[in-house]
Amino acid sequence: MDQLSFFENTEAGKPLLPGLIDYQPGMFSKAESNLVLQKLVKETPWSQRAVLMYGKEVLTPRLTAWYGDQDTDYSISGSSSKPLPWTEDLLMIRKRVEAAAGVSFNTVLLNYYRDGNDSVSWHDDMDNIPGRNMIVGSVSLGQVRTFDIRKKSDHSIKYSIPLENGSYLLMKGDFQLNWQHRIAKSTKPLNERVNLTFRVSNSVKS
Ligand SMILES: O=C(O)CCC(=O)C(=O)O
Ligand SMILES: [Fe+2]
Repeated sequence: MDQLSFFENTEAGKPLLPGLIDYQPGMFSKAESNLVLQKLVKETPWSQRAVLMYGKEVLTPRLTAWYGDQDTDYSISGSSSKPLPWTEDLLMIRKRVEAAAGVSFNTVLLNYYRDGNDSVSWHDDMDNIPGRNMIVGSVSLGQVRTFDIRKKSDHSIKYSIPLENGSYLLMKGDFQLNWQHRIAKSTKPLNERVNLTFRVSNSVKS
């Protein structure tokens, strides 16, 4: 396994943000990653969400799908939706992410970046449990995209991690409280990528 790539972007050999981020390339082999990527792209009921920005409705520049236990509920910008039921592939990925993270996840958000025009702008993942230490396990398949992070209190403090095909990234501790992240657009022609973020969501009693 090539751990070097994680450190190349950071100051001489120091792990980036210890206690806040773990990164592990090659959690999934190239063959496995490519196969699952193709299946997810083809079989997922992708949708393009509309969000309000400065009072105007705009489409998010990527496709998404939300899966999870049937008693969970995910709210985005005030509107909540029921997750799709787990698939065999997603359960297989979840098992490996849970073993590495040491926690159980009940939901996963899939993001499909079709090319370099697709992106997610600066945000944190505290959308459903504000103020709590959130733990988010992220798996990347396909095209390497750059995961930028910046400190909320000082935007000049920032780092970039290239998220490789088959890699695993864990965001933990106070990361969501104090840092933002994004996947920026690229002017270079890029291939497709699917990212899966496993989360612990509130259970709802219906
Ligand atoms: O695509 C990624 O690596 C990040 C996705 C993300 O930040 C999110 O879904 O909240
Ligand atoms: Fe995020």
